[in-house]
Amino acid sequence: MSEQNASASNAGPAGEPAPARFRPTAVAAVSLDTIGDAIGVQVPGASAAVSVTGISLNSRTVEQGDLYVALPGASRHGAEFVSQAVGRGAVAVLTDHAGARLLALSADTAVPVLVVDGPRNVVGPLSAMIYQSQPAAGRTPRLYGVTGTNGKTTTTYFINALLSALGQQTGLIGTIEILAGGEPVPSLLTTPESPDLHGLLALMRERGLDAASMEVSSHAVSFQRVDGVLFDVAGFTNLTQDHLDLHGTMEDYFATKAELFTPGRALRAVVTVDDEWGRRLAATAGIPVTTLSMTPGGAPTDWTVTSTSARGLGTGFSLQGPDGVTLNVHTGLPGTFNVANAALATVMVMASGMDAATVQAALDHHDPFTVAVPGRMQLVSDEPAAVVDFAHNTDALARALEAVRSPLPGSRVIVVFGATGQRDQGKRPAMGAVAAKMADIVIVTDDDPHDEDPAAIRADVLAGARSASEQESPECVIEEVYPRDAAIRRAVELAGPADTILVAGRGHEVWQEVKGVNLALDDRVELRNALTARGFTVLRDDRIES
Ligand SMILES: CC(=O)N[C@H]1[C@@H](OP(=O)(O)OP(=O)(O)OC[C@H]2O[C@@H](n3ccc(=O)[nH]c3=O)[C@H](O)[C@@H]2O)O[C@H](CO)[C@@H](O)[C@@H]1O[C@H](C)C(=O)N[C@@H](C)C(=O)N[C@H](CCC(=O)O)C(=O)O
Ligand SMILES: Nc1ncnc2c1ncn2[C@@H]1O[C@H](COP(=O)(O)OP(=O)(O)OP(=O)(O)O)[C@@H](O)[C@H]1O
Repeated sequence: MSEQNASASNAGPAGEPAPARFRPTAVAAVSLDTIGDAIGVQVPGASAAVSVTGISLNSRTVEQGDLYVALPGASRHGAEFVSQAVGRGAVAVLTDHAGARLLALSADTAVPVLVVDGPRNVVGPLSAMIYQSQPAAGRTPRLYGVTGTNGKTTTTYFINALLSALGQQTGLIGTIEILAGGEPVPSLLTTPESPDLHGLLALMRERGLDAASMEVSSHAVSFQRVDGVLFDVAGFTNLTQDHLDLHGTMEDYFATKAELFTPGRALRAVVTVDDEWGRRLAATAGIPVTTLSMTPGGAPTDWTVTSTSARGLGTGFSLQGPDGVTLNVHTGLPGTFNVANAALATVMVMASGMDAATVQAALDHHDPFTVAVPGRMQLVSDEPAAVVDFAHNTDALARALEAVRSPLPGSRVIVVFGATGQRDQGKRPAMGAVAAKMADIVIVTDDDPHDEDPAAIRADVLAGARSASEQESPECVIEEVYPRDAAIRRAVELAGPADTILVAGRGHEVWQEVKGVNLALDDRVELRNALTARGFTVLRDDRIES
């Protein structure tokens, strides 16, 4: 899998993807003078009346009438792209002092240049002002933001499905795709940059959407992508070790996430308090908090999951809330973590002011949490149960294997997976070991080898699997099959109707990167084709549309 960078997974074979256009069709012009006032910069008289009708921090998405924000980057400065931006129609530039120096070195810039100390600090509020994305009067769509290490994508899809079941027109913003009332558009980032985000919210409002659910990554908070955005409800899933390359420590990672739960960013919060970080967040958030727990009998919470019972691969459960309210909820997606995701989605929707009877009716009539979330415990067939999941590290693989284990006697688990090249090598044998301990048949194949030798990666995974099998699970069958489509066909060839096949690691991804070349490969398509070829019945690809 292409670790944390959605752009790679959604890029086509030609490499860097073209950014999508997310803007309202009607934007009232704002004068450069007004923009200068808003950011405390004096605009020279001759430029004061320049009309701005859009904003972009990417020269490749600039349109006629835009303010181009030239930001410093990790490897280059946006000022290097000013001539391209002006060529595409930018009417003014906003940059920092380093950018201004770069521009002074080049030929005269043909448009006015505004200079501030930290342009990232103002780009969010400016985007909100230019696109009027969330005006005080008539602020729609209602916005649900989900953050946390795991479960963001699934929870946003669950919220989307429940709101649709409630008859609302909905939008969605996250790792996989953006739904804004038109055709789904593949995402480049989990959380878009603020000009795109505000443009998108304004577009959703223009198209009359009632509500939208959105993933908020910690990168988004750090890079100020959600500045100037007000969430009606912010939700927290959990916090485990991740992204320490950006944050350095768990404390910093937590503090970044916690920023979302402050006045001016969200009106109210729903916090899952099953880990220490959630409990701290609930205790310190500066906005009203509703708490939620999966563990009855712990410290009192506003909502608690009780009476879980397995229903096929999914789970039915009760959600007990304040004033004696009980909701009966079901998710068809395997795994106790999907109970947590379904509970959080339900409580976030309740927190936005829905009444319990209406929500219960939508749950009963539409079973919204059985929606196919692309590549997240996505069921491709029932008999055998065939599941594609994004689990791409040891812990996630263990949870996924636990989730798909059927209680039926004689039912076997067949897992197909590999490890990514040029990433954490230590996890390869560990993933192999977990698979050998928890599955009956382990088929080791390729993931994204990148520039590494795929055979060497497989050897690392196989070594872990064989060693664990020798010590703890001698009955486990281990095979090495490649390429990946052949491995998936092999799993289907071995499966009987009572077995479960788990294809793990790549989820919704549709390109496999091998030595700089992106090869088309979608686990769901390969699995579906292999099952059909053997005469098994596959499920409909039940995607949600806005
Ligand atoms: C670490 C990080 O987040 N980097 C983001 C940041 O890059 P950067 O500051 O280094 O920018 P740069 O590429 O040096 O370019 C400098 C400036 O020139 C501009 N430019 C550049 C080229 C050009 O042709 N024209 C142009 O205008 C760029 O827009 C930028 O403003 O600004 C860029 C412009 O928006 C982002 O594309 C880039 O995200 C990269 C692609 C990325 O992979 N980000 C990941 C880590 C990320 O944000 N992931 C989280 C999810 C994490 C998770 O939970 O798994 C996410 O929300 O997606
Ligand atoms: N609440 C949860 N707790 C722990 N693991 C989860 C949870 N929900 C999903 N998972 C596991 O994590 C994987 C990623 O889930 P999901 O995409 O919903 O989370 P995410 O926060 O959006 O992660 P990512 O940013 O990696 O996409 C799933 O494939 C599943 O294996």
